[in-house]
Amino acid sequence: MNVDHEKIQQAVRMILEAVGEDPDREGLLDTPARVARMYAEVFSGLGEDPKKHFGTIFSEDHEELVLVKDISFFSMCEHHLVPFYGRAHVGYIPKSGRVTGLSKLARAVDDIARRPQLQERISYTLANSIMETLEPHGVIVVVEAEHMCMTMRGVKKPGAMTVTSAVRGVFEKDPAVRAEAFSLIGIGGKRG
Ligand SMILES: Nc1nc2c(ncn2[C@@H]2O[C@H](COP(=O)(O)OP(=O)(O)OP(=O)(O)O)[C@@H](O)[C@H]2O)c(=O)[nH]1
Ligand SMILES: [Zn+2]
Repeated sequence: MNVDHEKIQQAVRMILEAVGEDPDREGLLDTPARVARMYAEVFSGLGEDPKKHFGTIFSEDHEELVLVKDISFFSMCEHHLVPFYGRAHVGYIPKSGRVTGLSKLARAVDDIARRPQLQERISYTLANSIMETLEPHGVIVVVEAEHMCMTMRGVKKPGAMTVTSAVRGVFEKDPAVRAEAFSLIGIGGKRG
C-alpha cells in the first residue's frame, strides 16, 4: 500500500505548530518529508497479506517440530503510535511434509508487525496465517516485547516485558507438546 506522503507532511507540520514549534526553522524544514518516508517504511505491512509468503511449500518427510526463535521485529502501538519491539518465536509441526522456507516465517512477522498494531494481534494473525496455509498439526507463536508507551510516558515502567502467545492444533490440545515448545523457546531464560 502506498502512503500519502503529501498528507503526512501537512499533518506533521500541523503537529509541530500545535506543540509550539516553528516548522520553518532550519532543523525542522525536512522533518515532515522524513516522517512521511519513515511512516511509509514502518507501515509497509498495511495491505500486505502475510499468507502470501507460504505459497511455496517444500515436500519434506518431516512431521516434527520446526521452531524459529528470536525473530526481531518493530511495530507501532495503535493507541499511541509509538514503537513496541521485541522478538517473535514461531513453531509448527508440519503435516504430510508440508514445510515452508524458514525465512518466510520471519517475512510474515514483518508484514504483520509493520502496521498500527496490538501485540496480541501479531501473535494470533501469524498463528492463523500458518494454520490456514500450511495446514500443519499445530502452531505455536510467542511474542515478547517492550512497549515504549509504557516506558517513555504514562505508567513509565522501562524493562517491563509483555509476553503473548497463540497456540493452535496439537499445541492447544496436548499440554505436554505445548510445555516442550515453551521450554525450547525459553521465555525469560538465559540467552547464550
Ligand atoms: N492489550 C494491549 N494493550 C496495549 C498494547 N499496546 C499498548 N497497550 C495499552 O493500551 C492501553 C491504552 O489505554 P488508554 O487508557 O486508552 O490510554 P492511556 O490513557 O494513554 O493509558 P496509559 O498508558 O495507562 O496512560 C494502555 O494500557 C497501553 O499500555 C498492546 O499491544 N496490547
Ligand atoms: Zn500504546
